[in-house]
Amino acid sequence: MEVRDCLISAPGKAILHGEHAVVHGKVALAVSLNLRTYLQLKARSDGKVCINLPNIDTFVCWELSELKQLTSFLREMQRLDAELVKRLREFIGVTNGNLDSSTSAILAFLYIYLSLFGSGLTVSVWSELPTGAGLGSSAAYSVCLAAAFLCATGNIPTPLKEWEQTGRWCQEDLELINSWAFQGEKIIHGNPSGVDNAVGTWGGMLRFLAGKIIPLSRVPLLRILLTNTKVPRSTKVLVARVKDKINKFPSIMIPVLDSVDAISCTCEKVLTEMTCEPITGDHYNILEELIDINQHHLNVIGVGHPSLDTLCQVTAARGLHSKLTGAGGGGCGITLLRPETDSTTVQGTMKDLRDCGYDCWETSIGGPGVQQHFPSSVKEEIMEVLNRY
Ligand SMILES: Nc1ncnc2c1ncn2[C@@H]1O[C@H](COP(=O)(O)OP(=O)(O)OP(=O)(O)O)[C@@H](O)[C@H]1O
Ligand SMILES: C[C@@](O)(CCO)CC(=O)[O-]
Ligand SMILES: [Mg+2]
Repeated sequence: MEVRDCLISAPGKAILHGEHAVVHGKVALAVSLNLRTYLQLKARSDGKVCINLPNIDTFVCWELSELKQLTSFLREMQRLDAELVKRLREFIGVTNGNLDSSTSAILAFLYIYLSLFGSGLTVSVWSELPTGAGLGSSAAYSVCLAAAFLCATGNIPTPLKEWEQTGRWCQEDLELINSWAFQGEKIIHGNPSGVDNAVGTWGGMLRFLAGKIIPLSRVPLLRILLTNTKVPRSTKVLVARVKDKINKFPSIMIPVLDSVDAISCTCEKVLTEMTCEPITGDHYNILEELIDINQHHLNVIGVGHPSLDTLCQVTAARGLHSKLTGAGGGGCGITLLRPETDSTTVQGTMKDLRDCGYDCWETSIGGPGVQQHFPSSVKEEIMEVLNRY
């Protein structure tokens, strides 16, 4: 098999509304961020398969011959199920159900690599996203893996043109990338809805409902503050906890999920109105109220955290409205800034949040989905990390 070296990136995401409810068939609104994960794949001919994941301090090399036994098992099994994950776990020597970052990332790599690839390589990944903080780092990682293996093996073409620094794939190729990225998410998350990998693949703002992805082509420019409480959490654990709660109290929890669905739909309607009529304070008042209501719902379904309560209180003291984003339980929150929010308020809020020990920054949203790059189009410091191994 002829293998092409390649350099890929995919964005992280913020969920405006619908996290958790989307796993249970409700609408979510999500948007890509300007923070990206970068992956470099280089073929090698010395019979080794190596991954370097410096964000999570994980560096592993296997002999190609060791991996061959797994390839035949995987081809026999065909689909991703508990038995296959168990076998992959045995191979890497983690049989105790451990869910740590390294184990999840290695399992996702192995599954997609063995399914699509099969020869020697080095894969190095570096992300601008905090890992495990609610900004879709697992999806950006899975999207990069899927695109790199599909592109390096010629399953999808290289979209790079000599006169362009970056290339994007056509709809059909993006669908293939997205479907493999979803498999990676299944390994890392257990029961993902697919919204995160869809944003990592297509970028922009999306409405997501039961696997159906509708890009919102006209959206107003929103100013958003992102705050990372730095409280670690696992999406897999939180998603499983919500499921248990729904099973325990269906008649109480299902109406909450329905209400979140209505929040996402109302938010989408307001955002659409904001693109076709003059934006007024009323639009922002509604967006703020929706944020407050949803944050209460997320607490009800059990994915809040004292650090997120503090975030909401600190921003409320400045007249701003916040909610958690992603799986919750710590991690990140979003704060909506109004057009008239002045820089003194923004700077003051950011200082208050940093004084709580949080990271905080104003972000731009709606960046491009998965891309292939010429190395010269990627920031030098990122290339330096990728080329270090
Ligand atoms: N840059 C990376 N390098 C290697 N593995 C990564 C990287 N980014 C994410 N991962 C994998 O994804 C896991 C984090 O996934 P998780 O779904 O818990 O958080 P998230 O995707 O950041 O947040 P959310 O799903 O709420 O948006 C890490 O523990 C690791 O296994
Ligand atoms: C919590 C969740 O809804 C969003 C995580 O970013 C999980 C999912 O949709 O897969
Ligand atoms: Mg994730």
